[in-house]
Amino acid sequence: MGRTLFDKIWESHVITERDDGTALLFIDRHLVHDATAQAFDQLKAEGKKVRRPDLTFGMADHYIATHHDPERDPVHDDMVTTLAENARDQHIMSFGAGDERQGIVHVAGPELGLTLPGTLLVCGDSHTSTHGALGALAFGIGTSEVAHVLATQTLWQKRPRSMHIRIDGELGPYVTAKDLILTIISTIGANGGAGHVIEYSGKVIDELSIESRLTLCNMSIEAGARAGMIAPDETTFAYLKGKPFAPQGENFERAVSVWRNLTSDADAQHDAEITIEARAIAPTVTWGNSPETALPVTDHVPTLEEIEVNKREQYSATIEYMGLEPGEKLTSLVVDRVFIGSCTNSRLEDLREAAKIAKLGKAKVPTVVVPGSQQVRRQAEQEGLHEIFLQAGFEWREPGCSMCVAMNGDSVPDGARCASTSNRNFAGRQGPGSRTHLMSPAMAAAAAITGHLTDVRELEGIKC
Ligand SMILES: CC(C)[C@H](C(=O)O)[C@@H](O)C(=O)O
Ligand code: SF4
Repeated sequence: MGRTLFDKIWESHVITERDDGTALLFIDRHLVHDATAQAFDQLKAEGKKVRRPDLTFGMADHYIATHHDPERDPVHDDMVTTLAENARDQHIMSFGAGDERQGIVHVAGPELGLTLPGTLLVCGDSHTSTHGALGALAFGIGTSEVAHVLATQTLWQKRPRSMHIRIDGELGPYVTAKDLILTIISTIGANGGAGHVIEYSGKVIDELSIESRLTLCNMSIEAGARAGMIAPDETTFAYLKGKPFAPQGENFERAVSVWRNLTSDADAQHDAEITIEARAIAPTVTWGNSPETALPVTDHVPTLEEIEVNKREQYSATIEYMGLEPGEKLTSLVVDRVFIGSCTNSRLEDLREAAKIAKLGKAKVPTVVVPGSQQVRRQAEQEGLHEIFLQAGFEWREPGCSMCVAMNGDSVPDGARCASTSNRNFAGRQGPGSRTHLMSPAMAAAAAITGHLTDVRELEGIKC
């Protein structure tokens, strides 16, 4: 029987297996960020050294400042400094404050070529699933696992099952990878991918840019999946060519000839098969405190009767927390803040989409744009995108996780409603009492200039 893409990468990394099927895997790349300090403490406490500093890379993102804030808690800078110190002590290459390669680990990693097809990549961060967009097997691990990988460059894992999601048709105007993944999550549920690695394929995927594929794989974890992945193709190879940490020259051509075999065989069997029709997807927003509460923006806040019976218990708490009226139109929701950023949607393509909309008006509410990396920031500035944002009254910041998780102090005030391009809308995610609605960059920019959730396709001056 044929093998899936996942089978091929998994099997080529197994060092040994226990009787219960748990495997010891070799890790090709280990990315660590500034919220991983405890793992280094654990390593030190055990008197160990990083086993393969050459395969370990540090990135300051969660705690890094995105602007000058006189009230900023110095503890945040300490976290950034601690990563730099741990990296220096352990001889790890690390991209910290002031480094032109710094960025959110899931944005800067791929753009530096640290993520390569066929590799097994881990990071102490749930959104490591992002890197699967380049045909890698990539998943998030916990703190003690980070310490294990630091010490041994290996990891014990139970073999996940495989799920295949085929996306047929094509995406309509202003329907993006973000709308697609939100729709997938609302279709299969926030637990629908549990215990599985999802492989995405189909015409829509073939036509997606790498940036959009990164967005799609990024949120696989919000469907409960262990990882998301896409078989590498010509788009992938073109993206990787010339990246600083990718193979160079003849080695690149040799690598591509190996990478071409990284597809699921025609007769490979997945444990689950799902098909999604892209034509039916509209620009999508979430209304509740789980990404699975995604609906077309043309829809309304569900009434209790419209909620699945097993999810009704949570419903009134969510409605209260989010300050919603059952049945009200989603486009009537007035926003107080807009955040364009995060490892889901802070790449150049995302900023270009947001800028197209920003050109059409002026921000009605405080709007922050946080590029995903220094490289994205530089490219955006070369194209003049920052000027478009500034003219529209949006703030233009330095790269980092920022308001996605509010760990660096950038937060949404208590009770404020935020249109956000990030990936999690949990209660308190963007700050205590914050109310998050997830959406694409163009949709967030549309909310910024109208002051309420808006169907970007209906904005004046838009051609669909
Ligand atoms: C802080 C970090 C460990 C966390 C994660 O694992 O994802 C964060 O990045 C998040 O998005 O919630
Ligand atoms: S941008 Fe948000 S989701 Fe991504 S790694 Fe940072 S905190 Fe996590």
